[in-house]
Amino acid sequence: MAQAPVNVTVTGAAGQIGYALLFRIASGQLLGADTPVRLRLLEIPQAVKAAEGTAMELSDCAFPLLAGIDITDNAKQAFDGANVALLVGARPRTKGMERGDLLEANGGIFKPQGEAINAGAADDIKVLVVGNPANTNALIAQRHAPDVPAERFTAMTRLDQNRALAQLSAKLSVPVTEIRKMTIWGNHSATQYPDLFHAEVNGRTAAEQVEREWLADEFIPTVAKRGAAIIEARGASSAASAASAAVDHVYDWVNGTAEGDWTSAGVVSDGSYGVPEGLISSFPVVSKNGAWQIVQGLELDEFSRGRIDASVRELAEERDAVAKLGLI
Ligand SMILES: NC(=O)c1ccc[n+]([C@@H]2O[C@H](COP(=O)([O-])OP(=O)(O)OC[C@H]3O[C@@H](n4cnc5c(N)ncnc54)[C@H](O)[C@@H]3O)[C@@H](O)[C@H]2O)c1
Ligand SMILES: O=C(O)C[C@H](O)C(=O)O
Repeated sequence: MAQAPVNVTVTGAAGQIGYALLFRIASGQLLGADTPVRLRLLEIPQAVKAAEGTAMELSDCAFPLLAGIDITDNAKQAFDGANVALLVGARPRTKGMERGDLLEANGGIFKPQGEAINAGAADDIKVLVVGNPANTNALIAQRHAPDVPAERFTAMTRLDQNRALAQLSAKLSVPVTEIRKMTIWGNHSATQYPDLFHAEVNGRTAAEQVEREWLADEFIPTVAKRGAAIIEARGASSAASAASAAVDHVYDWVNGTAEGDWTSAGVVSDGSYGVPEGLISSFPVVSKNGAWQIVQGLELDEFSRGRIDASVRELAEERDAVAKLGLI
């Protein structure tokens, strides 16, 4: 019997990430080459027409796996029966802003969306928040979906991980495929900590293979500030690379991470590595049977500890700020 289509809801479907993402989902790259998808596109009323235009193009691709497209400005309809939800719709920052500056502007979007997910999503719903500030927006949505297991809400730090892979691959002149166990810890912000002490290149620790100055003064700031560098260069925030990272995140979540490797994702902390329980923070994770597990038992030296603590402090401040705004 042919497999029933998986319902994939994408918010902000008419935006720039949406445009880069939808065609990859419809082509089978999000879930796998044998899985049909039904797209549910959520937009604000003013952008529904533009989403309809994108849907026309999606139809015109005649993707064999695309079982249908629904477009709505109603969150309840968009998430009804959703198996996978990609929460992209939110305002991007512009030059000179930090992602945290978007808390007030965007936080309000995620409360009703969390409620709508709680009300109608499928039992196996998996949520990835891309809209910034992603970790705290994921926290807001999660807090408003009390009937959904908290671990189904995740925030995207896969783009940071991919950026870290690209920087290290260029530095060591090795293909990205020879790098394993790249971790991003903390917030998807300038305080994030891309960790080379647990990453491996050809089976040896990456940190041993680069100068300490490069690691501290070039690698970490380049990865952490890459979003701002893209905005500076492109005049708009990253879109195709963000869409690609979202595809990577969901693909691994659904299909499992490779044996002997791990990936990074913002997941609800269970207190691991001293990150306060409940915060949505990036950790090294593996996916097994459709569920993320935080990799345990990594030793953290003082350098790593200090950087993780700084990013986690920022997450706690963001949580307190949205609590003050009445969003959680
Ligand atoms: N986590 C990451 O790594 C990462 C990477 C890149 C961008 N982002 C973030 O993703 C978000 C989207 O970026 P973009 O470049 O596509 O922006 P964009 O402005 O091009 O598109 C955003 C879209 O969201 C829609 N939208 C706004 N409010 C909505 C709501 N309540 N429901 C549904 N749709 C809504 C808008 O109408 C617009 O079409 C931004 O917040 C950006 O900062 C995150
Ligand atoms: O940096 C931004 O504001 C957009 C996005 O989060 C990115 O990392 O590219």
